[in-house]
Amino acid sequence: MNERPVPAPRGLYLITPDEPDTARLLQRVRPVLGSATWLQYRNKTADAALRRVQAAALRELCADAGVPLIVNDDAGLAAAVGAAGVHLGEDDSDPAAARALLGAEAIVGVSCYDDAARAGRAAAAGASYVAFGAFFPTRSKSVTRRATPALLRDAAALGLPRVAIGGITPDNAGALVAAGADLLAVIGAVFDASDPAAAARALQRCFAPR
Ligand SMILES: Cc1ncc(COP(=O)(O)OP(=O)(O)O)c(N)n1
Ligand SMILES: Cc1nc(C(=O)O)sc1CCOP(=O)(O)O
Ligand SMILES: [Mg+2]
Repeated sequence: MNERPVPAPRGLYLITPDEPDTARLLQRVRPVLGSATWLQYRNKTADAALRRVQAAALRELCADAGVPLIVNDDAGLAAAVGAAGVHLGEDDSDPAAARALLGAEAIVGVSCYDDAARAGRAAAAGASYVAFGAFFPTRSKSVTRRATPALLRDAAALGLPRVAIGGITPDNAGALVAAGADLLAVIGAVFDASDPAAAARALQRCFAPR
């Protein structure tokens, strides 16, 4: 037998900005994809038809780059475009139902906000990773809950990858990685940067090889 353990994902988990123009979306993602461990397609302003077109286009881009694509909110859309997985929050569908739809190998991520008990329930329901946030003020979403590095430390006991999100920049990311974040989920610090590729590289560099 020649079985090696699959390495836990680690690095930059890029999330797309709300971009109505699909060509422009691809133009913005292409130069930063090489620094991403995972890409999440998130568009809170597009209708279902546009989301279908954009998710399919990103699926192709990600396949060429060898980067898993995760669809926000919508397990059906993830299945329709052959994405690697889905990310679900408190207003989205049940992780166990998404797992049943997408299969045992799919990535099913769950938002846990500032709530360690919710992370425990997500793990029991078959989540592939747990996400905590918001760690810092963010302009990308209206948030009411503030996560702390202690949540990341304590969630190590779940044995799942831990994702940190919310206002993360190359300057504040170090404390989160030190507290055990496996993935840094980021929108603005990359896509609103004057040099998005340099910002993405700087975030990926926060993960020194272990
Ligand atoms: C990696 C990651 N973490 C958290 C979220 C937020 O999910 P949710 O609370 O469902 O909010 P919306 O993103 O749907 O506005 C996320 N998308 N990704
Ligand atoms: C989509 C999202 N979810 C959050 C949470 O706390 O659950 S914070 C957030 C926005 C992340 O964008 P940025 O990197 O620009 O701050
Ligand atoms: Mg959601």
